[in-house]
Amino acid sequence: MDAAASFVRFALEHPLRTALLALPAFLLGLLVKNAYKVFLAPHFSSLRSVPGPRPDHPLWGNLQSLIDEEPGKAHARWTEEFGGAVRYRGLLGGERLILTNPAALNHVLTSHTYDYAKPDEVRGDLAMVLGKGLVFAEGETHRRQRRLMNSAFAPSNLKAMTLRDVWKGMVEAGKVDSKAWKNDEAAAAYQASKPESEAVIEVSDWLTRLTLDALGKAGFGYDFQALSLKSDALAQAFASLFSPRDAPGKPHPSQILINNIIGACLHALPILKLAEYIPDERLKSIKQALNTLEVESRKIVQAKMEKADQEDALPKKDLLSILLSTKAKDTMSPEEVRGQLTTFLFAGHETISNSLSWVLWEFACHPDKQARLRAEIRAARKLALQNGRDELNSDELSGLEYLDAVTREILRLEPPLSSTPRVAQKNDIIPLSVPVKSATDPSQTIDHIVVRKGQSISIGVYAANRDKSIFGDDADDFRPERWLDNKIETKVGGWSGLMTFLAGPRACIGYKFALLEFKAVLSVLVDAFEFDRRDADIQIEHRAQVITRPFVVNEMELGTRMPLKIRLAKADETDEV
Ligand code: HEM
Repeated sequence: MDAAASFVRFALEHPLRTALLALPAFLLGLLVKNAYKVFLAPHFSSLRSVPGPRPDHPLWGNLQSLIDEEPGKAHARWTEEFGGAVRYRGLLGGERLILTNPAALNHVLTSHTYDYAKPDEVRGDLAMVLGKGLVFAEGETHRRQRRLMNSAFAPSNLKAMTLRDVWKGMVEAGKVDSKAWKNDEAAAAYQASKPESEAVIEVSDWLTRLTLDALGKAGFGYDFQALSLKSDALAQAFASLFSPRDAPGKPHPSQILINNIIGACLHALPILKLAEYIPDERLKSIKQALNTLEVESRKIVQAKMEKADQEDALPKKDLLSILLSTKAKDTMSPEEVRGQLTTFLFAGHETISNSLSWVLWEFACHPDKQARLRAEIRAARKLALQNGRDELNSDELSGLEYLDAVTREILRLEPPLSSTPRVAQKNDIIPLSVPVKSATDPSQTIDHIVVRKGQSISIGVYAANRDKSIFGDDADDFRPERWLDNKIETKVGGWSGLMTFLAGPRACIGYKFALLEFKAVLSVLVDAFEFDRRDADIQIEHRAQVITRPFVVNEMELGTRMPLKIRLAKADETDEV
């Protein structure tokens, strides 16, 4: 007892020396623990009968495939080979379970939602960036916040029309969008020989501005002025946090391992506050952006609170006003409301803008499908015009069959989140509706999986959306027509039987807004413009940077981009198609 008390006294008096003395013991412990995880644990794992790829390396398992292939592809490949439940290895023997089987997904996402939480590191990092918002809440807090926030925003295509006018101006003026080109010479060469009424525009940047403005207006009654290029401080902080210009690299697994070990040391020895002394420019700019995010979002909430007090009797139009009204104020603190603001912006604007970038890319590759959608939109607009309206309203947009098929197809093919992680909060049994072959006895099949508390799980969004047994051999192709014959039966509970918005109590709360916003913007743009590839041989690669984003092959250093040729669509095309 005396020895313990002396040790504590010594540690308090000499924290630095204690930490340095403890370091070797800590590293040895880490070594023993990981040696057990790599060499022994797999033999006792409750997942040992779940089939999956052989680890490529004793220390980093199957990580190399996950790094080398585009987001979601390795999951899809393994799912095709082994079925709806796959076990693979990560760093130092860590096991992960990929689920795409409908019964398993319904169990984890819908009937046992709160038994499968987001991993602490994801929740911790998100909470640090976003504040106390819905994405990082679990259990009762999540249930309560979600109840308060189940109000729909109304999308408006006003912002889409602003973008249309901006692009029209660029096309008519033959303006050079320098972001669309690798360098000035490439831009000049195109400019010298380009036809009239055509421009090459880097569309993803504009679409991100558009969706930020649209969400700000519909969700928070706030104008970010991103389309008018006046971008306020909050918009800039978001852009630098979530879409930095550098392309995400493909590190060697050993690099990830070293980073993890350093991270573990920094976490385990917070007393040293080592992170503070790391001279890293990127870290510095992240800190600055985080600070701006906090200060600016607090200002918006504060301004709204003052307004809400004055206007409490008036009907509430946007989400922020609703959350700050007297009724909700009782149950949500201003700090929680601030968290919801940043959370919705984070979850909402780049997801939609990326989906729009991908659909324009597919249209550039499939002019026939583009023309078909244009014809449908123009026919509907003619009817609306007869009723005295120039633009389509939400009901009309929802009623357009081909637009709906295009929306489903692009969200199936290009889900912004290719997978999402969960961790079992207790021991459990996950059912499988289609059994998989046992890895320990290939003559047997298994129809359930025993998972232990702490087990990491990946919800295979991309893999489930491209399941060939459901969508056919052309599951990797963009073919909106597959949705028109109504024969798709996925048995998964999410929107359209897809995993794109997930399913159950944690499914995307903004999906209705997302669908309508997507349709509103696409209908305005496809009506006004024809989209084509910048060069006949341009290749676009998918890389994950929070969400899956497009990058131009051989121009990765320029960051996420989708440069497209844009022409004004002929006015009489409806009669031609
Ligand atoms: C194409 C557009 C979108 C897609 C594909 C999408 C997808 C998703 C997915 C997969 C999740 C679940 C993540 C997880 O739990 O691991 C999610 C959650 C969420 N999304 Fe979306 N989203 C989109 C647009 C939006 C929009 C427009 C908003 C806001 C208006 C929004 C707000 C949220 C929020 C707040 C959550 C957290 C919900 C919760 O945990 O209860 N999303 N979204």
